[in-house]
Amino acid sequence: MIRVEKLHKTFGTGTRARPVLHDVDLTIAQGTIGAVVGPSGAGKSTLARCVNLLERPTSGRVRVAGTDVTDLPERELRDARRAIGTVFQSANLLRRRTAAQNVAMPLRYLGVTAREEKRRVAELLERVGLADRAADYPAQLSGGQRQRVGIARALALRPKVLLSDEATSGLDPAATRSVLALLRELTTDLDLAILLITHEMEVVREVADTAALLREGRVVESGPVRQLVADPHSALGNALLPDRPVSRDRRGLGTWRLTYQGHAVPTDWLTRLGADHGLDVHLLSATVEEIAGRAAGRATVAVGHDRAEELTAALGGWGIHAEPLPEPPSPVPADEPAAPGPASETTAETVEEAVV
Ligand SMILES: Nc1ncnc2c1ncn2[C@@H]1O[C@H](COP(=O)(O)OP(=O)(O)OP(=O)(O)O)[C@@H](O)[C@H]1O
Repeated sequence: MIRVEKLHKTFGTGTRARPVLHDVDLTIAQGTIGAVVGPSGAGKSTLARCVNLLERPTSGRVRVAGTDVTDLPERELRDARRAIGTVFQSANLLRRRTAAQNVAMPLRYLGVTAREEKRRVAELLERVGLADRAADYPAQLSGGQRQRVGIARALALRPKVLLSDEATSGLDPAATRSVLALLRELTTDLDLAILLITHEMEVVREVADTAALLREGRVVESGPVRQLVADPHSALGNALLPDRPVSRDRRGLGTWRLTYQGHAVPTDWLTRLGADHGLDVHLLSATVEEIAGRAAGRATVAVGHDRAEELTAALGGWGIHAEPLPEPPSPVPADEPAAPGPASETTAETVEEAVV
């Protein structure tokens, strides 16, 4: 388990003091992946560095795999670091060493026998699907393969916790998917707790169990990804499952934002609204994704004001949450400046920009 409690981190002192993390709480259980997202400069890497003990917190506590590592003396810190594997954006492999030699590096420091080292390296490369590339140098591997070697190296000391700092940034979509699938598999098979730092919402959607949004050094939102996407008011949920309604003249119609998550919702709900309930539904936007093994959806629809009750009753019966959206401002003559829309009509774009 990774447990961060009331973590504060300030760089520098006196007039040069620069507070970067404020009162951060975060828990990632064994066998789960917890993502931390946020805009550039929010403090994500600093948080990761406090967890892998490269930075000392100014105050607060950090527990890793059952050990309170906050105040460990330097010598014990080295042992504690072994329980934490780290994977970076560019894998940081040594160019002049083969894949096998790179994976063997951490074992060298432990002084394991040559035979044991060979056995363990072969096992690790097999684990990440690169048994046949042991003798290749990093330049002979693809970005995704290099990242797999980095993961194998991070696992060499059998850590209980893995930190992944933008490990899939710069990889193409197929390589990203395969690295994420590997992380998912490792989480379950090795019962790891993974702290995943990323600015990519697809990555969170694809693999994370929980997510926390860090903004200016504070966790402003956090929770299970499943719950976040089902919450119509969650900025993180909106960024994970963006819903961008097309702008249409909707006079005479009420506009509704729909949110759902789970098996109970029939995939043909829109057809059924028409066929079974006789509702004339205008679909203004819809996003459906599989999140945590279940369908999650967001949609914006418009129906006649007089049919609002039937709409919400039908949707409610399937477990779809429906919330009315404010009326769009009435059309203004061309020579008058348009009034700004209501504050609550934040678009998915503005939310996503604010999040990542
Ligand atoms: N050693 C340091 N000394 C002083 N300030 C630092 C130090 N390390 C980081 N910072 C500052 O802390 C803030 C957070 O940086 P951090 O790298 O943690 O952000 P981030 O969310 O990971 O950003 P990015 O997504 O761009 O990598 C930044 O303003 C940065 O300048």
